[in-house]
Amino acid sequence: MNIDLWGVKAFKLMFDVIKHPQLVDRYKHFKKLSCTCRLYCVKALRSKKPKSEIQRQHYHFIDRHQVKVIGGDGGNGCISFLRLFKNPIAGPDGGDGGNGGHIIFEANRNIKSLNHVEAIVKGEVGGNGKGKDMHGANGEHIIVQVPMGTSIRENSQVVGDLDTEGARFVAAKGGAGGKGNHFFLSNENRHPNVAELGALGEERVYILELKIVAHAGLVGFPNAGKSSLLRAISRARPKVASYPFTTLSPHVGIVHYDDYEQVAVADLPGLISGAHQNRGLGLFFLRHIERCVFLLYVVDLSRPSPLDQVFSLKFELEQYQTGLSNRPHAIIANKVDLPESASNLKELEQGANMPVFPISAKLGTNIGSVLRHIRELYDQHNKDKLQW
Ligand SMILES: Nc1nc2c(ncn2[C@@H]2O[C@H](COP(=O)(O)OP(=O)(O)OP(=O)(O)O)[C@@H](O)[C@H]2O)c(=O)[nH]1
Ligand SMILES: [Mg+2]
Repeated sequence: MNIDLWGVKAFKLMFDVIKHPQLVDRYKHFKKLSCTCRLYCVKALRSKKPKSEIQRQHYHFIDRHQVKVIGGDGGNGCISFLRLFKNPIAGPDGGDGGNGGHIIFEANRNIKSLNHVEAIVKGEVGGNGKGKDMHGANGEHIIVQVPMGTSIRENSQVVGDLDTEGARFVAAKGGAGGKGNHFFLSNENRHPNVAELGALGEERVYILELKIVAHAGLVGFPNAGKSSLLRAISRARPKVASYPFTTLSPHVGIVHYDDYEQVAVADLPGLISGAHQNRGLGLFFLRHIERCVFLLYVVDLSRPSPLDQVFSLKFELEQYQTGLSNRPHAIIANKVDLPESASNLKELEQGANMPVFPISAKLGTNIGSVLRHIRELYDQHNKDKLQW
């Protein structure tokens, strides 16, 4: 056999082996495979790197949602008369209809968004009554799981606030089942030829608004390093990138302390001057701050006049809700590792009338002091709660 033929055979063999790795054993006696072929085979047979098993959820974060809820209709009552052997008029025996199911919203801390809530939720109808006094089955209640911190508005009035785990709100009641003709049996009327129709279920329209429940809120301009800070102090992994508006939805991270105390910190999308006039992402996400007990203003020290950044942030918060900026707060002066930060830090410390913590979220510099301060604010909040 000449060299060319060997070459052709060797390549054929190589493709066979790549396609069917189990054939390797069969061909292992085949000594004349060229070196390159053998190498190639070895490479192809190497097991692939296993894919990451992290289940990444890709969904749109929805924190405001209009939902129409319709309770289940009640079942109809039945008109029926019992006929027995030697007793053909044994009396009325029409059963009652079953009740329609309610629609209930329930707070669940494992749910983070309202994206799964349908626009129209209909309750289960009750079963109709039947002869022989058989009552219809009640419709099952439908429980819609919503994130903890969902507030429920109807005609711009807040009618419910699900801010604790497992809290429930009956959004629409199911209709009552109609009575069967047995119910109407009386001494005056021994032959009631009447039964009720089931009542219709309630129909309502609500607006669900999610307001994140966290102790601390990170407020700052885009790119200030809010997400980097949350990554540094907790196990939350919000996306960090060098372009503005990386974070488009709030993330909550939990800071664990040695005494098993846990403090929730929320990373919010970047705010810009004029947000109250709907610039940037507007003010819609600031509703998530409403429930934060204390605020941490994250400023970028590498940018000029960091004090102005703080004033602008406070101004925007005030525009959203008067008094919001008066909550306990501190300034986190980030990016202290950059050379231009030194002079800006001095200016900030001289001008600010609140605690300033110079840190580098990227390198982890001085993160301990921030954690201690968060804990102080948290303990103070608990003390105030007890006094109430
Ligand atoms: N040198 C330096 N860079 C930092 C530091 N903290 C964050 N950065 C960088 O700044 C950029 C923005 O960081 P992010 O954490 O995404 O900022 P953000 O405030 O969450 O930004 P938005 O989500 O857009 O509001 C990234 O390129 C980070 O690597 C720091 O302490 N030092
Ligand atoms: Mg971010």
